[in-house]
Amino acid sequence: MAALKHIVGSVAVITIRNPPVNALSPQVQVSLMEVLKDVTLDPSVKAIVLCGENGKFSGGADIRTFSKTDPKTDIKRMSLDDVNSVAERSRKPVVAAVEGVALGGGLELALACHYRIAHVKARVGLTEVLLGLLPGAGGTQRLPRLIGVPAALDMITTGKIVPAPVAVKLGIVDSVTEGSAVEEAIHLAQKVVGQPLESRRICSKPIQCPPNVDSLLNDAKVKLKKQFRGAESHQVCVEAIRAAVQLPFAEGIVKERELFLSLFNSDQAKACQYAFFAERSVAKWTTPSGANWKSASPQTIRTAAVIGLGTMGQGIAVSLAKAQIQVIAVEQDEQQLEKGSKAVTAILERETLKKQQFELAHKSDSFGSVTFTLDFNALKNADLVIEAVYENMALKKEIFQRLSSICKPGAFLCTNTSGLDIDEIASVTDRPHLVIGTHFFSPAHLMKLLEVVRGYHSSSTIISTVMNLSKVLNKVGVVVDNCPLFVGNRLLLPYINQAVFLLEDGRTPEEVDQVLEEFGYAMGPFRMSDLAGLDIGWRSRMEFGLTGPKLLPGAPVRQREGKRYSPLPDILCEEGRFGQKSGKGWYQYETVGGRNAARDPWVHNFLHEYRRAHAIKQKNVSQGEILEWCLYPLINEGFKVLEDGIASGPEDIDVIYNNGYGWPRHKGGPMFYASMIGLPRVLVKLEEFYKNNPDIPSLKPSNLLKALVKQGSPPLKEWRSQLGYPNSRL
Ligand SMILES: CCCCCCC[C@H](O)CC(=O)SCCNC(=O)CCNC(=O)[C@H](O)C(C)(C)COP(=O)([O-])OP(=O)([O-])OC[C@H]1O[C@@H](n2cnc3c(N)ncnc32)[C@H](O)[C@@H]1OP(=O)([O-])[O-]
Ligand SMILES: NC(=O)c1ccc[n+]([C@@H]2O[C@H](COP(=O)([O-])OP(=O)(O)OC[C@H]3O[C@@H](n4cnc5c(N)ncnc54)[C@H](O)[C@@H]3O)[C@@H](O)[C@H]2O)c1
Repeated sequence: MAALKHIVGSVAVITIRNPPVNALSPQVQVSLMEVLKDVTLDPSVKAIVLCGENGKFSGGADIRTFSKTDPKTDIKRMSLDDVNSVAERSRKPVVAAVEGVALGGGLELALACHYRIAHVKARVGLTEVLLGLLPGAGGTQRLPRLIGVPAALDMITTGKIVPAPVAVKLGIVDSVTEGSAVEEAIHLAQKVVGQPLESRRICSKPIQCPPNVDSLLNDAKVKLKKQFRGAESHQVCVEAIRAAVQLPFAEGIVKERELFLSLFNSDQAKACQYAFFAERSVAKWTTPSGANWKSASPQTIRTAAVIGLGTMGQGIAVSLAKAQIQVIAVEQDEQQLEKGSKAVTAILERETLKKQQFELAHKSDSFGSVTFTLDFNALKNADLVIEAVYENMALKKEIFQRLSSICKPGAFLCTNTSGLDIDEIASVTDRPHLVIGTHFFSPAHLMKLLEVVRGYHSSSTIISTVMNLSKVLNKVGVVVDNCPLFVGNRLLLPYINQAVFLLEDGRTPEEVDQVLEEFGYAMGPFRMSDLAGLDIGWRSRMEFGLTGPKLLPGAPVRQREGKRYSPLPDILCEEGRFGQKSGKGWYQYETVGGRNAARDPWVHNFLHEYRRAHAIKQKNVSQGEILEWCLYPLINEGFKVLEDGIASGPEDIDVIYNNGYGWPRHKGGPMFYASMIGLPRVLVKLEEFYKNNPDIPSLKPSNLLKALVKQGSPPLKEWRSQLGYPNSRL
């Protein structure tokens, strides 16, 4: 039985049981229905409590079963909605005891109960939109009736998960308890036996609409369209809420079902669900030597240090402090220390205020303290150190040598380098096995991705410690191998180069960005480069002798070692155009550090003159070709990364892109996208591009891509078996 019953006095306690998260699989739904009907008819039962086994109410419908569900027959035959309806219509009071999580269908079930008691640490949300769906078991009809349209709109269209104290404030749950929610629910159930239930049935509540509800919904659609470019589910969620506003409850449920089915089998829903499981699968890391997440034992980090309080160091310090880790922040320069400490303190103060507004400032949740210092000796007590100084190998080596002598034995030494050799950095220490790359993304306190770069000597303990830390920091850690630029930036390089070549060939930054933004990227390549800072790549190219003083005399302007090269980004930097930080880059900004990109006539004029000076003929390129020209080399590099064993599977690359590079989640990630459009299509286009541009090696199709096409393009979950790594779990 997936739903167990036991009787306490006159209260029947029904426990949902489907480990690990008590997902509401079709079997659980059938079982719940049977038990509910049974206790409803049992005259000795006067009230009912619904809870989940092992302190978790329910993680919602069982996503694992979706790919095997035929929406035309299976959902119509039996659905969670019927279970909810039986619970809500029951003449005996039904109380939900929410512990752990009540998400998606789990919360929808709780909303169908007459009362909801939550444990103070529980979390609730209608997260379906993140899976490319909408709440399909009455959530879009009940939540607006319970908490009002604006608050429900926010929760349903963003998939926001709120902690129990916030849920009480919003009116989603009736009360919270620090003790057992089940005990409390039994107590309440006994108390309310015999009391009228009509006012407790959300389906009977009139919907409270603000006077401007139509414009509220329309504005939400415009905002969501911009925020989640090209994603359908957010838009359809708004339509389901509109149905709640306009229709009686029963008709609203029918409309909700119709809209749910329109999303259920869509490519976008498949992509989002793939992304969900991919994130879980990368947590189960394994290395070619056989070390893996199961066998290694992570160590708890209580005190961590950050070296360098610039852009990245500040965000990393905030991230650590928010996770209640004591932080020591070390700088070289007094002014920068003051600037950095002010920035870190300001962010943490804002976060504290946010918490207090929601009365969440429980003692145990307070932030870790941050100590700011110029004294490197303060590092001697740190369990783990993250270096975030300038991207310069000599400087990083000098720092790691110092760390060797200062840090306690066993302290983990991490570098936030964007792409330098981890082994070379580790080689100057007394503990290469305790050195690893922790590649955070900017802004580090907000971005979800942590690329964990394994050096040749990195031990399984340091890998598992840092992967565990990523979870503590509420980030997604992905283990990759050490190679220049690692995985994310290695794929980014050909993408950016291709975009710049388009400028040489006659396109503008605005045109290229528009195509990639319509595809779903939060920002096109030029707006993104301006945000990240054009000087970062410039300094790295100077270090590699591609430009600047180390460039060999006589090198052709538009070629390096026989390969096509565009000096355009270098020239911009030489002009002091570093992007947002200098108020100008590929675009112009209202101020230094401004965020609003505007067309810059200087750039257009400069591009025109550049093409004229180099006698470059303008090429006519369609929007579709711009997209393929930029994305296929990125995907191709993904295949090369797999071939080289730098990432252990396509899911790892996709998780990196979804969480660190603004790839639209509803397109699953670059490798998933390739599998959806078809590998033969990608191969044919790359072959054509390479034939016409033999001086761009990143267009040369990878051997793995060719091999997969030769085998008839097997589905993505089978690609790993081509690589000699353990099979994907997806
Ligand atoms: C069919 C038609 C139905 C029509 C009615 C519609 C109903 C409804 O509107 C639709 C839904 O509810 S849509 C659903 C809406 N619900 C959501 O969007 C919630 C999605 N889930 C989450 O957000 C997180 O997993 C939790 C916060 C629940 C736990 O986080 P944590 O503690 O960090 O743990 P973790 O590592 O994340 O997961 C542990 C294991 O559980 C697994 N698993 C988890 N949820 C699952 C599910 N629903 N299912 C299956 N499996 C699920 C997960 O894969 C992993 O498995 P592994 O084999 O060990 O790798
Ligand atoms: N900026 C990004 O988007 C980004 C993203 C990922 C990784 N990274 C990497 O993170 C690192 C830091 O980048 P950033 O953008 O924060 O640089 P930044 O220039 O903003 O900050 C570097 C800081 O390091 C300090 N510093 C320099 N030498 C030091 C020393 N000997 N001891 C103590 N502090 C010292 C500087 O005073 C400065 O405050 C680099 O390796 C970079 O490649 C940057």
